[in-house]
Amino acid sequence: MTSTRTVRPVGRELDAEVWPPGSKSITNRALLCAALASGVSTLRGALFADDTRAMMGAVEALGATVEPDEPGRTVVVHGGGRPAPGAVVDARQSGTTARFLLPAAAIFGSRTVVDGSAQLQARPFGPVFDALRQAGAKVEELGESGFLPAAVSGPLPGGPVHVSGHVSSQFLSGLLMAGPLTRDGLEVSLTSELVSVPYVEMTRDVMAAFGVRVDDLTVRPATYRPCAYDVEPDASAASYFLGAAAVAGGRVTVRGLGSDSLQGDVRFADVLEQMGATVTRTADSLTVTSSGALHGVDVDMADISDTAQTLAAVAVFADSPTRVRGIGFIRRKETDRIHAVVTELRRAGLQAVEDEDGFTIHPGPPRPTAFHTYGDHRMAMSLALLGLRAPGIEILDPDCVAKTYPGYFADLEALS
Ligand SMILES: O=C(O)C1=C[C@@H](OP(=O)(O)O)[C@@H](O)[C@H](O)C1
Ligand SMILES: C=C(OP(=O)(O)O)C(=O)O
Repeated sequence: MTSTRTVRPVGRELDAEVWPPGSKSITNRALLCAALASGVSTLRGALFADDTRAMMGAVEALGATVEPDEPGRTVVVHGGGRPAPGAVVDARQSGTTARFLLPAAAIFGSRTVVDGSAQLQARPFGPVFDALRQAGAKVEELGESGFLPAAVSGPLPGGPVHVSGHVSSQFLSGLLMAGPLTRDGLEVSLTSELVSVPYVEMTRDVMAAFGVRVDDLTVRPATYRPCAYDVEPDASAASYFLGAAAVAGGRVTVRGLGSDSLQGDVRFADVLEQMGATVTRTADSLTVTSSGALHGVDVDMADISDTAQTLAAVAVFADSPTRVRGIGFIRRKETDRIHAVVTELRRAGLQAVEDEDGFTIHPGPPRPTAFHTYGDHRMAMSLALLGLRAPGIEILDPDCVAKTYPGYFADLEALS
């Protein structure tokens, strides 16, 4: 039988402070840069979840030694090793792990196989395969063309490469991180408009912390320097708690995420502000205060698409419809997120419309519903917000949150 989790409405206004777990995206970049640096790096405040365990395993396959200390939220990485012949990487469900690992594995002279869960095998990889071939690597597509599993063999001479930007920014980030260790460096050009732009900025920032500079989209041959790195709390995870203040009313402060965060998803707070919530930003915190009275918005979320489902949940309680645009590419994430969120809100009796590049949510009272989650952690975490205000909300397969936030439901309950 599928497990379920019931979310109980909060009986009064929220007044809470949270420190979400470390950023998945920063943890996975820092793990890879640390593995490519000769010497010992320490990541403090790292995320411990399925996606980052996948990256820890992946960098071990590349020859790094990883010492995780989960209670201390610290990972020590001994970098600078080489993959053993016949190395195999299991990226599990993690897009970042697989898409960052393929270029990194191609640096070395040996053959590395990269595979993942059935869910990851259904997601696109063609752009990184093409780019790696342009840079001189051998790529074997071991399953369906354009998908995992694949084997890469280097070394990687580098030079000019073209890659698309409209499917995922992760292809570009992966190439940039491998760039310094290619023979000639990499000069990347985009063949289509880039989505999820702030993640590429984040890539540059993490690379810079490990001593490597990216000029525009060009990386010259260079060496990564080991370092002590402090990982920020996860801004996508924070969106659920900020959304909770908007839905239930009251105040929620997220600590550790400030105005100069590396993560674009902190801008989810701007959307809540547009809806009528009050947002207070300091150097190391974000606070949302709301009376629960919200207005619908029309927003392009191409830069912050991991928070689109959070907004869909919040939009249910506004006084006018919300239209989200610019996110057609989220149909190729853990599930078709546009279709999934619209299907589930309709299951709750709400009017929700699927558009090619987004969705429109009409507000209304959700009826008691057991929500399907499609193996997508963000479906589970977002739809749970409805239960903070509406009775009878259940989340099916709640454990799918383990991909990025194993303790999510405990932290959500602790809000009230
Ligand atoms: O680079 C990253 O860390 C990520 C980039 C985004 O993916 P896309 O670039 O595929 O949109 C985001 O959705 C994902 O959760 C993490
Ligand atoms: C899309 C996501 O992850 P990834 O692409 O890294 O699997 C996500 O965390 O929402």
